[in-house]
Amino acid sequence: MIDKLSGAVPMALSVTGATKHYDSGFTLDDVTFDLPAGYIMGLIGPNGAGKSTLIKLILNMIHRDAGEIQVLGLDNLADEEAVKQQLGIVFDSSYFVETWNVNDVERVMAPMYPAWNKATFASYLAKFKLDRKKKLKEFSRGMQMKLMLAIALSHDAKLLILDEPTAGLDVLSRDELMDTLHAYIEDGEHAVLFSTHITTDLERAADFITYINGGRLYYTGPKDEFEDSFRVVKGGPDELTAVKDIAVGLRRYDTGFDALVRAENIAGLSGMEFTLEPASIDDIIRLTNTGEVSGTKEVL
Ligand SMILES: Nc1ncnc2c1ncn2[C@@H]1O[C@H](COP(=O)(O)OP(=O)(O)OP(=O)(O)O)[C@@H](O)[C@H]1O
Repeated sequence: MIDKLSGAVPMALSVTGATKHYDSGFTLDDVTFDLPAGYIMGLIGPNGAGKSTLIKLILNMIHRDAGEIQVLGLDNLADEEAVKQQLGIVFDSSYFVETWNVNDVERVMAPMYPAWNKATFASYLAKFKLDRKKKLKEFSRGMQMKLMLAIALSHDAKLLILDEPTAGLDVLSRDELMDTLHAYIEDGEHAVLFSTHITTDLERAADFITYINGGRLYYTGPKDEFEDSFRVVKGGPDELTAVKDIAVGLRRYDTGFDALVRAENIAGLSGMEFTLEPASIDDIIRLTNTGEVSGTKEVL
């Protein structure tokens, strides 16, 4: 909802300078981004980039070394209890005792949320075709994810955070999930942050993208601008020299190369015999992770 006095869209999530060092040597380094209410943001990056670490920091599941995180204007540490009421959380696997059935889950979860709505929960169980009496160990991975989603949507959470929710889902369930997320943000008061490796989900659902690479923020902003910022340049081995200096990502083959080039630098290639193609999200992730170009860790 737009603030009528200021005209500003309220922030569902503001992450400023979030930093976490692990003893393993990995550092999530100074990550900053905003997610306005009414939008869906995809959190992307290769394996080990720091996506789950960032989500755990937002949920205050791990101690942060620096930075500030606000959920709907509330500090996620100082106002932790209030923040938890506003958050709906879906992980890639269930965190419940596997001998429980859905009724047991509701009995445990409902008292944790003053805004728990039995009727809403019942309607999601029906929508997702989840049998209340079945033990969770008899649920498939997709059914467990849907149960967590039903819980997350039944206590009036304003910000939904999903860690790889579509990983174990078939194409029908993925579509159903994306439709559910769209319906959830439609009133402009809710927002979704979801991490994924499945870029078709992003193409379909995400308004914004935050791309983390090696623990550092590479891009945050509108999805369309992300793709429009780059082009893929293809050429033969002899043409590589002309492209190398402006490439922000590069993959070589025996027969030539694919280079990722910022759109504003394309003019420098005019008059040469290259193939220029639009860059997809997959192209950008693939080509910024070959380790061939030193500039791949720059923030746009
Ligand atoms: N508790 C921990 N202690 C030490 N290192 C950790 C810990 N948890 C994660 N790491 C390391 O931090 C890095 C980032 O891990 P993280 O799980 O955040 O990545 P991710 O982007 O979610 O990866 P994936 O796509 O594979 O799920 C990895 O190198 C991982 O090994």
